[in-house]
Amino acid sequence: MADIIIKNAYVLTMDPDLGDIENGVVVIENGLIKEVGRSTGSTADKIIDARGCVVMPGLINTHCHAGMTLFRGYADDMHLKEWLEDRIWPAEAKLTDDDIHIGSLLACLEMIRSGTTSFADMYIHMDRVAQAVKESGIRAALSYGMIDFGSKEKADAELKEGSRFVSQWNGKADGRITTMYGPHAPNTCSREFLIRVKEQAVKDKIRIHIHVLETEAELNYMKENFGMCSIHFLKDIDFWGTDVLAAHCVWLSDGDIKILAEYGVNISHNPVSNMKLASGIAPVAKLIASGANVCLGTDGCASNNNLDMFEEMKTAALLQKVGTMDPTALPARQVLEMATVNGAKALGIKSGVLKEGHNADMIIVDMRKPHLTPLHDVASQLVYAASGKDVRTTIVAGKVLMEDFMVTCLDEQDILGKAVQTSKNLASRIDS
Ligand SMILES: C[C@H]1O[C@@H](n2cnc3c(N)ncnc32)[C@H](O)[C@@H]1O
Ligand SMILES: [Zn+2]
Repeated sequence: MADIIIKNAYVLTMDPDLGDIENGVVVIENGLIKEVGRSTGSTADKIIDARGCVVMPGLINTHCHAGMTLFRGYADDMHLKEWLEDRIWPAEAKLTDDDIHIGSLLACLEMIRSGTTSFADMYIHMDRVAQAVKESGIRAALSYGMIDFGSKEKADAELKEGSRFVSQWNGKADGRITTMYGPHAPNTCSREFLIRVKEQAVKDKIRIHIHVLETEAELNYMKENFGMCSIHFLKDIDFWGTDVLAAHCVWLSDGDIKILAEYGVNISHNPVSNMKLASGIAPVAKLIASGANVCLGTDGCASNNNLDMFEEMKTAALLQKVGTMDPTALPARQVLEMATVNGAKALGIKSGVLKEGHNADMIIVDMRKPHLTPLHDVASQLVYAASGKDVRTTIVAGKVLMEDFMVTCLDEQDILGKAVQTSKNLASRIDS
């Protein structure tokens, strides 16, 4: 007896062999996908009728700072350097463990509601982010964000905390939590520190999550201080590999693109954040053409200002088209791949595709809406017309976290109330 059978669905498997199944079933057992097809001989405790809906892999947000939901709308319309140094970092210095817990629960709620089933996070007070992930039922690859600013003592302390977090949480919550090392960026971490982090990560067999070439200022800084850009600098210290998730990668030359593809680096494209902070346009079409693994992320809520991966998909497509002045750039199916299959590859998880033996991480999108009618092409509809609000049901590891628009895994009203109170208390602490 299976746990769940979803029937009468348009199944967008994202598997090249299975393709789309117009009137299909998905069978879930023990947290995994047992069967995907046109019909099934199985029976289950729970049957979900997905008539008029699309069942697809849950979206994978590969670059987030979940706790920053508390800073939604707190520092808008600013230059990145002042935004980060004058507003965000001073505010983050006042965050407590409890704040991060509530902020992360709020992020989990928002992600579950908008169809994200996994996310990669880099932040602080990470034990409480992990606790929120554990409680909510979502899947996540978590890293403690490390910055040494060239100080040896700071480097020692940061790496110690990063390692402690990895050893405490990797594989926890029935494997829903994995961990990564999170050196912040090549212009906020020293060369020596980045070398140490890479060595530690290889030794521990743990992936790395880092910001790279988000801004032109970083490019100039690296050239001035090291005589080369971040991509060549990181190549020089043997940092690159399939174990690295590099967020942003906006300021790339054609030579840089070749290096990233050659080393199999995973690149998290964050179009909304890049537009809001006017960081620039990442050469996503060129990266994909070169064979690099490009996935999608929202970045934190202070630079987006939501965690809706549907909005991110549409923006990615539109930005690439206008950036290259080519409307055929980044078509809908390719964007869907970025948000599912490629994201799973970047995090090293068996999700992102509906296929036997993979994690039962999926969403049901209700297409019976005015803005989703008529339905000529499912991929096009999902990327260009749908939004996170159309997600009806969210399932992670075979557990239903939201059903028929009702969040079942967390007390939504309680979290909303606490988030409002937390942000009020925080604002008064920041001002004092
Ligand atoms: C992990 C650290 O990364 C910071 N952070 C959040 N958003 C960005 C961004 N767009 N660029 C660089 N750093 C960022 C967080 O504020 C935290 O300090
Ligand atoms: Zn970021």
